[in-house]
Amino acid sequence: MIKDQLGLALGSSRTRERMSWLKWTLPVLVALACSNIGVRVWQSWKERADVEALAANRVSVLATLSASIVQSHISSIDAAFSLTTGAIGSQTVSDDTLGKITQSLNPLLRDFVVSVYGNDDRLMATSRRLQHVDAPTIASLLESAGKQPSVTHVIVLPGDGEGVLYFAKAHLDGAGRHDVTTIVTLRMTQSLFVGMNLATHTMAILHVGDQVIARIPPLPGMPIASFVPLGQERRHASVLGTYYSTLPLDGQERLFAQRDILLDSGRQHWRLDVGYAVDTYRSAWRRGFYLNLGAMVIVAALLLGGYFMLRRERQIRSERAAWTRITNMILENMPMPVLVVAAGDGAIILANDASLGLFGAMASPGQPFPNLFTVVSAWEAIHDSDVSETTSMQTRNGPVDMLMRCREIDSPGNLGSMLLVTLTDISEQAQQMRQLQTAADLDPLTELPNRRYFDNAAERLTTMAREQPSSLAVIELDLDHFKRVNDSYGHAAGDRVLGVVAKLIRGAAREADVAARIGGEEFAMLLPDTSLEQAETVANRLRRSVEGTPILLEDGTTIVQTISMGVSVYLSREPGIDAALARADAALYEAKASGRNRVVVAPADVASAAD
Ligand SMILES: Nc1nc2c(ncn2[C@@H]2O[C@H](COP(=O)(O)OP(=O)(O)OP(=O)(O)O)[C@@H](O)[C@H]2O)c(=O)[nH]1
Repeated sequence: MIKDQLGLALGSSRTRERMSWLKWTLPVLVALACSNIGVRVWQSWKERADVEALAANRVSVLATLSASIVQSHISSIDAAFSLTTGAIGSQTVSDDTLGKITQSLNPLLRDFVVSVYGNDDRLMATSRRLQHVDAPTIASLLESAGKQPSVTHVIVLPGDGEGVLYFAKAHLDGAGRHDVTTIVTLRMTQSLFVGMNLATHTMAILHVGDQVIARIPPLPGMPIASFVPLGQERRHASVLGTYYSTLPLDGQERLFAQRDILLDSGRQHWRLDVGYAVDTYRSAWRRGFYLNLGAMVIVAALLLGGYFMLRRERQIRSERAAWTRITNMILENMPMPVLVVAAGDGAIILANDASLGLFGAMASPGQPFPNLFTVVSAWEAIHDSDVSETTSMQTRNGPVDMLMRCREIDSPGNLGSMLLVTLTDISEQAQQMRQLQTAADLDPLTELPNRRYFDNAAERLTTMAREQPSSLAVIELDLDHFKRVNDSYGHAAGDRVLGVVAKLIRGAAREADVAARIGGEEFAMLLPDTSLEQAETVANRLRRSVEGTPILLEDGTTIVQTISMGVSVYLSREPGIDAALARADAALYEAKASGRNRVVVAPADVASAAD
């Protein structure tokens, strides 16, 4: 029951709804995000393969184009040999003829010289007379050509930044004997690349065997005629004839495509490797991949965070639910009524079983708590602070004295200030207290209030007279010659006389008046809102009443008792009743002295009595 009330008050069902919504949607979100991540990783990987394949295709095409350019230059050299062979056959070899041959061939191949040497190694004709001729190389070539006349002999030598290429081919006369040798000199091997258009970061290496003939860019670390630095550790790329290799020269990985260049009518071949740095085409893909990866990591982190937060919240909720169950059980089993009340409008927020048992439906949530008080306004005095008050409350069995403890508590959400109210039924104790109070304040012989009660009442009435302001009269009464009654008829008879006179005094007092026995045979009266004259009248009426009431004793004797009285009035400037009592006492003394059975009014400044 308490649980339901709490749910109503705190809106926990709404929280539950939200939680169950999250419980189902979060796994769906996780599944969606995971599949998204998977697809994106797969896409990225596939993209990488596509990028590699595209690059391999491009380098392959570039290599083919480049090879065809180099091949066309080599064809010019082949053509130079065959034209020169023709001139030799027709015996028209001269400097002029050879000059024309070189001019007619490839103007792109700069410093292209054709020379013809005789059997005695003597220069017979040349397309251009050179100042410096590398005689040892020429000698070596002529020797090789003489030994193997059927092939073209090639020597590549380093130059000043550029290499020099020598081609030599022997010519056989009609009888098949070696008569002359043609030597073609290409003084700038780099000119074999003329016409190629390579992009930045692209490299081309032309080589024969493991010897560099020409290269782009013209790297100083890779001199002509040196060892080809292409690493042996090659990794095949996706397109046939392409491979990855890292040059030890710069440590950069490149994607190469290799093509064969044919010379000597296809009897020999050179190799052309064209490649470009993988970083140039991979960086864009890598950037995209890392961006994707970063986004995926963030999404995964968010989802993980959400998952752990949800798990933590679930844990907290179950712990809270366990505590709520325990608290509810304690509250429900508490024998004393406990309620939670809104401090603002006093509406009951929740009430335990003991409260409902005691007050019924009046204590149901939503009902006004002040209605449970016997005097509704009592709530006003206590609702806004932590208090512990005794008050009367209207239960199903009528008014009951309760000890009410109020304590302000933290309210969950925006429910405003709340009070925890615990009630203890103290009707029994209150009854006992009242009885004790009555016994302590009452004179057992006359059943009039005693001196203690008189003093308390005097304090209350003087305060009231001072604050309102109003007139408060005082009468002091004393039985005349009472000692004689005791002496003549005994103490019991004296007691009886005291009882009868007390009854007459009580009869003379109004409801608001206080009449008390303040000594042995002394009485006093306090008369609120009473002037001195009115009090004198009351006193005289009482005096006559006592005098006119014969008292029958146990032995059948009848006696007449008289009383003397002193009358005064309380002055508002006085702190208490003592001065007024002293004046009444003095007046009483005067009444006794002047013959008894009379009323004497104290000579007080009556006009100032109520000031
Ligand atoms: N029977 C009885 N006598 C009491 C009680 N209290 C006081 N007395 C008596 O009251 C008498 C008071 O006597 P006094 O003070 O001499 O006064 P009085 O005889 O009344 O004389 P005046 O007051 O001068 O008229 C004493 O004899 C007390 O014993 C009481 O409770 N019962």
